[in-house]
Amino acid sequence: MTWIDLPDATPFGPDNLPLGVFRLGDEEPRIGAAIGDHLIDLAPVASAQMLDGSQLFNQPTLNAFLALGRPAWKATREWLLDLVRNENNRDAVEPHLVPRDAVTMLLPFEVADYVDFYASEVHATNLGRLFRPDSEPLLPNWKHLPVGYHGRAGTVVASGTDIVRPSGQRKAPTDTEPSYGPSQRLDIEVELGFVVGTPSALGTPVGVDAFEDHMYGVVLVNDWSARDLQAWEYVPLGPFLGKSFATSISPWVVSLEALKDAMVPLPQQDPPVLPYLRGDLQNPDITFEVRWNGQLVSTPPYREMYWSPAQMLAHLSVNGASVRTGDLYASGTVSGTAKDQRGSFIELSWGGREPVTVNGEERTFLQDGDEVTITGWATTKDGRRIGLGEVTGRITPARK
Ligand SMILES: O=C(O)/C=C/C(=O)CC(=O)CC(=O)O
Ligand SMILES: [Ca+2]
Ligand SMILES: [Mg+2]
Repeated sequence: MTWIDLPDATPFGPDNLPLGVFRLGDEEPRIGAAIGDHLIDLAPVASAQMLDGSQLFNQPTLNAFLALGRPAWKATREWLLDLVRNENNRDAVEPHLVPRDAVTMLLPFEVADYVDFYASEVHATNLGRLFRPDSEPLLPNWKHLPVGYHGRAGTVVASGTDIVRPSGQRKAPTDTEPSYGPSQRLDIEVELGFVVGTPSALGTPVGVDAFEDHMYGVVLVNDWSARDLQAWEYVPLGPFLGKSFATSISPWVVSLEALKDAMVPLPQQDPPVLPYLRGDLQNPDITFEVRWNGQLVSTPPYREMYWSPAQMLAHLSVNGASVRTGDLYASGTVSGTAKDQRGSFIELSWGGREPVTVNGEERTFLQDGDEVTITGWATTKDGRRIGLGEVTGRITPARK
């Protein structure tokens, strides 16, 4: 339902309208809304219509917009929907439709804090088996709270940024001493990232029911992970340098509003969770596709995730920790039960013991020059697709 020509099967139909930050030539970066193969350059369209806050779109990040809160997000979405649906807006909008292949997409928001959860039961069980083969795969806390750790906000990078192979300390169980050098077990993690808009006050938890007041929307995340560094360093405080060197996110932030017809009930939680984690719990019904050097290797399903995004936010603030505009928290690796639904290569290759065939070559972990692209889309109850676009990155050799 739009006067704009759309290619078949575009991720960015007229009811999606995700926001991102683009650079056109040597012009200042500013905010656009994706539609089909184009984006709408929002600042000039808003100025011409004398919308309050048109300066908001003349910004190198979405942060000021994210800080406005849900009533303003909703009003902006109504305005955008009208721009693309109502033919009367053609003259105002058409001159500001920019082909997406003519722009560079930048990091969409300045990342405040970054948290990485661990919300897939299948992934947590698989990693437990691989990292701790002699113990129960799920630790005793796992079904009582969404396990997470604080990551490194400053190394969240835009899709398309090259990933330099990290170096660090490794010590395989068979080694007698640790050594320093380039990671030999460089991996991906397919995740969904949640972008906080409205901040909360220090000392005041954000309850499960207040999720929609704070949460703006989602991005695709690839949480690059050096498994050899991680396995040696993580005890007892958790991942550190094995994951802090880079985390890639997709350029288009899809609003919660656009996903509302794609929410499904959370799978049953057993044992029952503590009262502060209870509520009307839902997951977006998102499917990812993972391409390794162009070849499809996995299709992780989000709907089976054990912990809901509202529970993650409630848990991370239950001690009174405040959230800020631009906070990003990732779901944790999304893995389904089928082998071709695993969201990391350590799982797909079962610790490197069962290589995956990629374009006819046997592969376990990432080699220099490899490129990984994750795409994703939500499916609505009436079968429409709301695309999340893609996040991509290529491995370059370790620094000498
Ligand atoms: O179980 C472990 O020790 C390690 C788990 C992970 O590496 C996963 C992680 O970082 C969180 C996630 O993405 O699910
Ligand atoms: Ca992760
Ligand atoms: Mg990372």
